[in-house]
Amino acid sequence: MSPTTTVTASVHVRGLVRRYGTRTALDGVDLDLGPGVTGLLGRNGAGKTTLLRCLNTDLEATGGEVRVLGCAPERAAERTEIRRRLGYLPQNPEFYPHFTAFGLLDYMAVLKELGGRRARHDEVRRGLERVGLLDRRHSRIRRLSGGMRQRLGLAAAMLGDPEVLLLDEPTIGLDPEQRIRFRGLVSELAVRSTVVLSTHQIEDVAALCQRVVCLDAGRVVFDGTPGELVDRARGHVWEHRGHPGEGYTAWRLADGRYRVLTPADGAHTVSGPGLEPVEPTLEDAYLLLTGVEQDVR
Ligand SMILES: Nc1ncnc2c1ncn2[C@@H]1O[C@H](COP(=O)(O)OP(=O)(O)OP(=O)(O)O)[C@@H](O)[C@H]1O
Repeated sequence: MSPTTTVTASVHVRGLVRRYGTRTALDGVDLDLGPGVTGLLGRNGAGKTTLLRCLNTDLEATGGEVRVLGCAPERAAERTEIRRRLGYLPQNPEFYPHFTAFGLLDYMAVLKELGGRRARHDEVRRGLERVGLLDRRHSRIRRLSGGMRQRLGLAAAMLGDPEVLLLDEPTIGLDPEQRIRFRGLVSELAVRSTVVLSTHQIEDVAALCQRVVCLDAGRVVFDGTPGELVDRARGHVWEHRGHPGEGYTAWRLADGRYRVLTPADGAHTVSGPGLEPVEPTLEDAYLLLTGVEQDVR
């Protein structure tokens, strides 16, 4: 089967609109992604999951164009091709509780048509090893902890080293050791594959992503490197001995001082002794971008 559209990016999206009834979840998204890790950020309801589900062929676009690995999800044969070559970890994955860890991955490997029995079993064992679950391969899923189930979901999404890997909140429930292991696995895969990581864990984005895409109300409001996002926040982040007053995004730090964000709209000034400009973090920059203005004390 040959792809019908000539596009070089693994993920190519133009003017993507997705509505649920009268609610518009995606409102004209343009995106071109290639190998590497892209962090997808945005508040609750910004449209991140909807975007991933339009890419994984689960949801049809209401308007616009989606191409994954050059294939069009609206054409049945190409849709199947995308599904074979793409890995997806949903938010809160649900598994059949009576399956064993090995049985589940093997079942998913069958659906992905990953080779003959022996090659498939080797791949399943490799998957379990990757996420530190090889010694639990015979455990029923209902007996695994929440974090272990999440790791099993990751192993399932990464089966066969997919060319496009979509991860929706992948590090929820992982302990620090597993989170580091996860970052290593994803970076390794991203040398050749296109990975999209939707998350609220800004530290994962800072540690892993070469690129950040920020959605707000279904639109892309930032697309660049984490460094470029941080640069935007320079001169807008402070520490102050007291709370600066109503209308600022400010929160109390462990030492009793306040971290204060002043949006670039010129309407906010911070004054008084004890005020210090500080280096912005990616989290500061993200909060400034999404325009949070409520008191978060
Ligand atoms: N099945 C659905 N039916 C109706 N509206 C939906 C449905 N799924 C999502 N929405 C709406 O679409 C918008 C985008 O939701 P989406 O789940 O894509 O956001 P998100 O950025 O992934 O949020 P979160 O960070 O909370 O997971 C929201 O307004 C949501 O209420």
